[in-house]
Amino acid sequence: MRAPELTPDARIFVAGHRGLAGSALCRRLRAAGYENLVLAESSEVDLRARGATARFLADNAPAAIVLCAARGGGIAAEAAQPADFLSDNLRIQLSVLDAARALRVPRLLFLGSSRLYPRESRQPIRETSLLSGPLEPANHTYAIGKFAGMAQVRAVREQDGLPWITALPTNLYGPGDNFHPTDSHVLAGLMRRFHEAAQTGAESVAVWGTGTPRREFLHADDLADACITLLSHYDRAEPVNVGTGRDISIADLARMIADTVGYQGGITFDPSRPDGTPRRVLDIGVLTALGWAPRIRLRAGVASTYQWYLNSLALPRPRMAVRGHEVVR
Ligand SMILES: NC(=O)C1=CN([C@@H]2O[C@H](COP(=O)(O)OP(=O)(O)OC[C@H]3O[C@@H](n4cnc5c(N)ncnc54)[C@H](OP(=O)(O)O)[C@@H]3O)[C@@H](O)[C@H]2O)C=CC1
Ligand SMILES: C[C@H]1O[C@H](OP(=O)(O)OP(=O)(O)OC[C@H]2O[C@@H](n3cnc4c(=O)[nH]c(N)nc43)[C@H](O)[C@@H]2O)[C@@H](O)[C@@H](O)C1=O
Repeated sequence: MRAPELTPDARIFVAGHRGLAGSALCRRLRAAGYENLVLAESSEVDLRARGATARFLADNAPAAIVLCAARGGGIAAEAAQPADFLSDNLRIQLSVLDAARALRVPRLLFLGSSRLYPRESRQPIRETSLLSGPLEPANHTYAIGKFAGMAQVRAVREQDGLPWITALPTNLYGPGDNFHPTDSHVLAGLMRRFHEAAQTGAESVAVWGTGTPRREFLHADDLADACITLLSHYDRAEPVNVGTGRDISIADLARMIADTVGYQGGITFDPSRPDGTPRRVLDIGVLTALGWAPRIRLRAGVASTYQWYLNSLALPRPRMAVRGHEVVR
């Protein structure tokens, strides 16, 4: 099957358009000339609700869907609330994918996660490593939910012949991230903590875990470009890695963020907090063969994200754009 072409006037539903990935994708789609975006906040359409989701898709008849909507929140939140994460994400996936299937939506891109790979995968990780070993136990329920979505996309390809595809993004960061102090991913969580420590003159900042795990960090704008590349040029059943191919230790990431925000105090490590997977860096050969490559280097991306964070903090509270602050400020 050749990937069906998306015309500039195609109606593209970006599910989760206000999130880190979804907002970046909307920026990139508009920049590429796709103006006919179908958008709905969770307060307007709760995608866990089958009926409301089916009605919304029937009313809007999208030519393509990118499923960026999900409950996510980093290693601590996913380990603390496994039932909530699994239930919400299974319901979102089933509602959207079942409704899209009923309407035979011609194109769908599901965002899985690099979290699906086994804890002890050979690095860099190839797509063929999926299900080759036990998952990281710290937040494995979240991964199980993602496997269900990936399996449903593949099953629809086989049973209904629809050219639906799956991407497996690595750890993401950038404008629009969730900066909650505990329910966030590492880069945003540390950026907030180091920023606040620099503001208060704190003597030290505790980084979770040992600092030895290694992760790969992809800017959301690069992910968005990858989504457009995949929608335009990819149509196979196998999921595709989206990453940078370069990893960094959590300790070195912490030092990079501290340097960026101007924090000069001490950095300690708290081994009572989970390390999670020891190392996760993706082989991106399948995607780069399609012509995509990551363009935003980590240090530059951290600096631009911090600038966005500062600008957003300066907004008056009602228009606060920094998610995670409205809860605990
Ligand atoms: N962040 C990361 O490091 C990685 C993320 N991914 C995956 O990429 C996708 C996007 O992640 P990310 O952008 O970080 O997520 P965010 O948490 O930044 O955004 C999630 C979005 O999902 C929407 N959403 C959540 N629940 C519902 C619901 N019940 N009904 C409708 N919309 C809902 C939210 O909408 P609203 O704002 O309107 O409430 C929000 O816009 C997810 O599938 C995630 O698993 C994969 C790998 C890494
Ligand atoms: C992206 C993908 O992968 C995610 O898994 P993860 O990469 O393990 O998640 P994480 O970003 O929360 O942690 C990365 C590492 O960082 C360390 N760490 C230090 N200090 C903080 C800290 O302050 N916050 C957090 N969250 N971690 C910290 C933490 O101890 C761990 O070693 C899934 O949650 C899932 O969301 C998913 O899809």
